[in-house]
Order: sequence, then C-alpha cells, then structure tokens
Amino acid sequence: MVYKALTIAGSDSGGGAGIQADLKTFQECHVYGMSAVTAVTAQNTKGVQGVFPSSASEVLEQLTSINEDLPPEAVKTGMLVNDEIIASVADFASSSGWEKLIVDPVMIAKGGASLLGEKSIEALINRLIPVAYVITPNIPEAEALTGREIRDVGDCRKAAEDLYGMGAKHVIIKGGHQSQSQSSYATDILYDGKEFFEFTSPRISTPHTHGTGCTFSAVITAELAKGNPVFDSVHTAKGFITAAISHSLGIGNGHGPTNHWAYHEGVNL
Ligand SMILES: Nc1ncnc2c1ncn2[C@@H]1O[C@H](COP(=O)(O)OP(=O)(O)OP(=O)(O)O)[C@@H](O)[C@H]1O
Ligand SMILES: Cc1ncc(COP(=O)(O)O)c(N)n1
Repeated sequence: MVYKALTIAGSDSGGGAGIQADLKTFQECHVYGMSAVTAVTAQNTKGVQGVFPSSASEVLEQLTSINEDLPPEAVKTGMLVNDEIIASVADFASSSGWEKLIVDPVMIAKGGASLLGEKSIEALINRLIPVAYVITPNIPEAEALTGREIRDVGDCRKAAEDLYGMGAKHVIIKGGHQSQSQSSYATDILYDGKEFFEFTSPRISTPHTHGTGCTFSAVITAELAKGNPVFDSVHTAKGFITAAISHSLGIGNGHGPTNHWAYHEGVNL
C-alpha cells in the first residue's frame, strides 16, 4: 500500500520550512508527498525577503486536482496567508470528508516576518480549528489563539483545553519557545480531551531551528497517513525533530535548517 499525504502551505525558497520541509519529511517517512502552494516566499536562513500569495481559487484548483485523482490519507496545513484561503481550505476539507486534517497554525516566521494577517486569527478559530483532527501551535500561536499568557506547563494545559473546546480533536502545544531560563528541556504537550501526555527532550542550544514546527507536524501527518495512532505519531515526530536539530546541517548565514536524514539514517545521538 502506498500512503499519500498532502501539505497545503507556503513555499520556502531556502528549503528549510514550508512545503519543502514537509515534502522532504514525507519522503523520509516513506509516504508519497503532494502539495498545494498557498504562497511563494523569497526566503533564506537570514529571513523572508518577499511574500507572493496565491489566490483562493488557485489553491482550490490544486486541491480539486489532487483530491479527484490522488485522495490523501492525511492532510496538513501550514502558512495559509489570509481569510479567503483559510475559508476555502476549511470548506474543501469538510466537503471532502478529510478525517485526518493536521493544522499547524503558522503565524510568524522565526525571523519575525508575518506569514498570516492578524485579522485571520479569527478565521482560524471559526473555520479551521472546528474541522482539525490535530492542531500543533507553538507557544506564541497558542497564546494568540486563546488570549491566554503561557508561562509554564500548567498554562500550556489550560490553553490545550481551550483549543480542544474550539473543536480540535487533539491539541499539541510545542515547547520550542519555552525560554532557556525556564527549562533545560523542550516539552510538548498532547491533549485528547481526556488525558494529557508530555513528550520531553533536552533543549539543544543552536541557532539552527528553521522549520522545526513544519517538520514536526509533517512527521505526525505522515505517521497518521500510515494509520498509526496519534500518541505513537507524536512520539515518532519528537524523536525525528530531536535528531534533526541535534545534527543540523550548518548551512547558510542565519537560522539554518534541520537535518531531515538524521532520524532514519540512524545518526548516533
Ligand atoms: N532548541 C530545541 N531543542 C530541542 N527541541 C526543540 C528545540 N526547539 C524546538 N524543539 C522541538 O521542535 C518541535 C517544534 O517546536 P517549535 O516550538 O520550535 O515549533 P515552531 O515554532 O512552530 O517551529 P517553526 O516556526 O520553526 O516551524 C517541538 O517538538 C519542540 O519541542
Ligand atoms: C513558507 C513558510 N512556512 C512556514 C515557516 C515557519 O518556519 P520558521 O518559524 O522556522 O521560520 C516559514 N518560515 N516559511
């Protein structure tokens, strides 16, 4: 059986985040990767130099072409740019009956560039979160979506309950943005409406974390496409991203990409 996964996201010309990170990750996870491009960005490890959005109809045409011939077992969203694209993707997901929709609510690039209009946070809450099987915000994204300040793991749990209440069936709050002074660990929280689970790794001191969130959610998407349970998929994603950060490639002059080969090629940790 060939499992297929689709990413609906922006193109990162530098190859470390967005569509490129997702497709490299799907490939590493032995899942056939497909893409619908929501924006072209001119981007490298030093930052985002340009953003050129697709129209909502261009995104819809890509989704229609893919779905009628190559229906995916799981779908993830990344940079969605604006309200129109969010609404189109949410409507298409509902009408196609996509069960495994993984929403990575990308808002701001590591370098500070905006990848989603501020007004569009409401559209994420009202349109996309209610149809999400899994949502994977980082801490600033969870704060923006819930209006809650997150200082510790207790606050993360409360924000996860809020996001579950908005309709997401599973909530993962990623701990990459916890400050070094708060913790020498990077702890992600999973909430399924009943129980909380924590996934912890040592915090790696490195500037090379470009695309960590995209890669992490792409592993979860690939593992779900293969039919694995959510807990196991997050466990695999945590191992994958920890290896990818530990063995980052050291390329570029800014925040470099991670190493998508590290986990499956068995680089010694
Ligand atoms: N310095 C680090 N050391 C270890 N793990 C990390 C580090 N930074 C991030 N992670 C892990 O990487 C994954 C992605 O988390 P992060 O909070 O960086 O997402 P993100 O901000 O959405 O990423 P991006 O915006 O770069 O795509 C999580 O599993 C997190 O725990
Ligand atoms: C097209 C695209 N999608 C997502 C990100 C977020 O990644 P990061 O926060 O590491 O910059 C990005 N920079 N570009």
